[in-house]
Amino acid sequence: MEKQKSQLAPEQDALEHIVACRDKPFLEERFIDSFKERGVFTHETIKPSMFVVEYRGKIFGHKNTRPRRKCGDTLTNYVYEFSWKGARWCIDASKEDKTLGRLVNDDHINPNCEMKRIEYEGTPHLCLFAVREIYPGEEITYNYGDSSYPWRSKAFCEGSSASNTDLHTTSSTPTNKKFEEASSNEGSCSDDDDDELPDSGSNSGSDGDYKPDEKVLGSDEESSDDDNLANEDTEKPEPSSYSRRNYCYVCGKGMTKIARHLFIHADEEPDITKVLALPKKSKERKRLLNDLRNRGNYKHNQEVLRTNSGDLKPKRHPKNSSLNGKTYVHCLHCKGMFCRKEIWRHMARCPKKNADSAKPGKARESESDLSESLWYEKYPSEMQKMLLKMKQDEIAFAVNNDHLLIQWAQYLVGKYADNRKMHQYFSKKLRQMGRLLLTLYEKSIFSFEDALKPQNFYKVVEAVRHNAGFDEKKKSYKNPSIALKLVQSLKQIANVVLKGSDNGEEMVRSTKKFLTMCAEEWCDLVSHNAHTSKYKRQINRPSTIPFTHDVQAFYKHLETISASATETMKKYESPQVYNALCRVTLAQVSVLNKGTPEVSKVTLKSFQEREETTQVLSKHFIRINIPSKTGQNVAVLLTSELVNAITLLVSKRKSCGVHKDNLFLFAKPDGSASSFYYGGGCLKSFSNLCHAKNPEYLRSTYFQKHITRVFQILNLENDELDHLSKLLGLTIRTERDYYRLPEAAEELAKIAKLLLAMEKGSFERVKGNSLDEIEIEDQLEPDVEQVYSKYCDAEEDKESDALPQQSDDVDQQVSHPDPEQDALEHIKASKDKAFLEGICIDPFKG
Ligand SMILES: C[S@@+](CC[C@H](N)C(=O)[O-])C[C@H]1O[C@@H](n2cnc3c(N)ncnc32)[C@H](O)[C@@H]1O
Repeated sequence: MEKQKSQLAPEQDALEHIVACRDKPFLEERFIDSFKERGVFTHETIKPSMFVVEYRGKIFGHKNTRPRRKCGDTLTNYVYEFSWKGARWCIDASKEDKTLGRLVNDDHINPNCEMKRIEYEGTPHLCLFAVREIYPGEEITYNYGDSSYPWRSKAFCEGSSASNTDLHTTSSTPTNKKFEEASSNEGSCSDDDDDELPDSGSNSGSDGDYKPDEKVLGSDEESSDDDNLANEDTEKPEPSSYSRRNYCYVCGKGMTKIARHLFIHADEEPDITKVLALPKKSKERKRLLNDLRNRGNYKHNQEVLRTNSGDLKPKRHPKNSSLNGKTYVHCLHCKGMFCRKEIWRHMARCPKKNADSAKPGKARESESDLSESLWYEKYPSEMQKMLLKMKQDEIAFAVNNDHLLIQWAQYLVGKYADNRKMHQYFSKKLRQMGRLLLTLYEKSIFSFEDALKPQNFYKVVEAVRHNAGFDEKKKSYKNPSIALKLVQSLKQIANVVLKGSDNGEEMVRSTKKFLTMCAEEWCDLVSHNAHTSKYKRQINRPSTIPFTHDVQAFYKHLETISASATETMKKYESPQVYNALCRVTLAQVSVLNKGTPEVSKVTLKSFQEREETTQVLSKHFIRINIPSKTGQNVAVLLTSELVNAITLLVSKRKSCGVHKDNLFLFAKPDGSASSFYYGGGCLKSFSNLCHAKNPEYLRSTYFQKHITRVFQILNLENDELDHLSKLLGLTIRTERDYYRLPEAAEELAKIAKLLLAMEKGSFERVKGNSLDEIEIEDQLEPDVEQVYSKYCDAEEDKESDALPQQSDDVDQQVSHPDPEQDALEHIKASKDKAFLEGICIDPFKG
């Protein structure tokens, strides 16, 4: 399999590995020594320019933010920063997830790989490609960039070789403490240092009536607040609202020497006692002191925002921007306050976040983030649940911090209180508006309250155009419906302001004016072009169905990926491999079942309780019944290959990280009890890589159209078309959808076989027949042909021991009078073959 792959263009190979979230099976992680800790090694030769491995992790980027200065790639503590398309991005691979890219070490002298950016679905992915031949047993390396990494210095190398004697004695957990410590003297770029505020405070001793014992307080701690005075920022005039003091989380007092002050509370506060117990000048002590300082400042800032009085205390000096609750916001992790424009950059590398991500339970984590949020206590429980389910990223963060968006969400949730299914839709709408808010930040509008002011109307228009991909020259939109949806949401938010009792008179007046401007100008400025773009797109669309050969190419592609993921899964158990096999299997099930939405939600139980007896329907299919939205049974068909893949997945659920209480068959291995993959998303990812002419039509909705159109080529009787339309879920009488009922078995078997015939490319032979006239052998002809051609090849090579067996099989299958008829007779008679018996296979199947 990998041999074939390596013949692909390296970039294509990289893309396939990106999509399948897979590492090359010939790479492995090895422990090197207590300094480098782990590294990645190959046990096969890798040719120059071949794709080697992806540096996989969480990606953060801000498409609209230009890098302030030209800077190269850097890697610090698993966070890789780089430029792409004029903006700064970073991939955070801090999470220990068994992927190999994050474990590749640095070599700036003779690296064997180089890092390249590969674009997939509009996002850059970092991939390593070989720059020379790499031999079996060699370590994979690349140049991390131009920073002065501590391990590159001579002194460090000498130190490390001296200490290599303690090989294997240290923990294998990848901490970089030793380097951080080594680097702290060199002023290296640890996250801590980078994000730490150069605290200022000139009036030393002015607040302390207490002088702690120097033995208790490290000398660096004692002078720490003063040290910051040396920073160049202190020479610049500071905005009047900037407070030099840090605040005590115990008594709330503002102190210029907060570290010294905190020790007053040592007896009452266990956290302070804990800090005191740590060795002076230790990294841990410094880190914990910083946490305590953040905690106090956060508490103080919350109070300032709540009472609207006092000065905020941010982590960095505000330079040009004004310091207030609209322009500054707290980091979800360390609770430090940062300028909104900078927060995403900080959050990507916040050292506290790395520590948090090691804790299990994503939901709990976001719950605690929310509980710190300003409006949390006012949220109704339904609303809390909806916000908690939202992906916790910079968009969610913008949403959670905008009080009008929150009011709007509350209004929507309240209005549709009985309909929880709407929550997913609201969450999507909220995220659309969150994205708009991020664009507005770039235009110095930091809340919807400001956005709805008449003086900002044209900036809002620009932001909407930008988010909907407006092309000024062509006067057309890339996503016209986004433009139309955004205005709807803006109007709804404006109406929420008008209805709200807490919103002041001035706000109501300016919102009314904004709405009037919308009514007068929005159409000319936005909607007209959006409608035109939409219309043009519809008439220019060449076809809305995938070509049959695209369907076939797609099907083959899925088979290849599935075979490779199955092979890898049998050797390595990891969430990544599980993820790849699960997604490709779900994509295959979705193709076979023509995108039936219920497919994604099949439960483990339905699979385990599948009806083995329905195999009699057809040797090709196993049917599982799942309840539909209306409570009826929906049949989901699986081939025996799919059953094998799913059985393998089921057996690896636990070891690959699927939560034990997750009920879904296509559960994600992310430790969540309710997550699952969506078939539509999986189809989309794989379709883009199968070399189809029109991959955009390889989507579930188009599959249905494709099938109905292709079936029209057949001379189906009216009622047969009716059966078919029902099978595809297109009927107007869905309640009586007999295909969803067990009695439909006979037709279901026939139609399913037609679908399979199409996918296997043998559709031509049934063209022009009615359903009654169609006879499909249990072994479809391509199979027979395959066996036959294997037979011929083998004859030529004169080396097949299995030939007589194969040819017998062919004869048997071809000469069988009518297996289909046989099957149908058994269905009608509800009886099993006399020579079959029930044997317990495994604990799942029973
Ligand atoms: C992305 S991680 C690489 C994997 C790491 N060796 C591990 O075991 O987790 C980067 C870290 O590896 C270590 N590292 C990378 N290259 C190194 C080298 N040439 N010598 C020593 N340590 C290195 C440093 O601790 C660095 O911060």
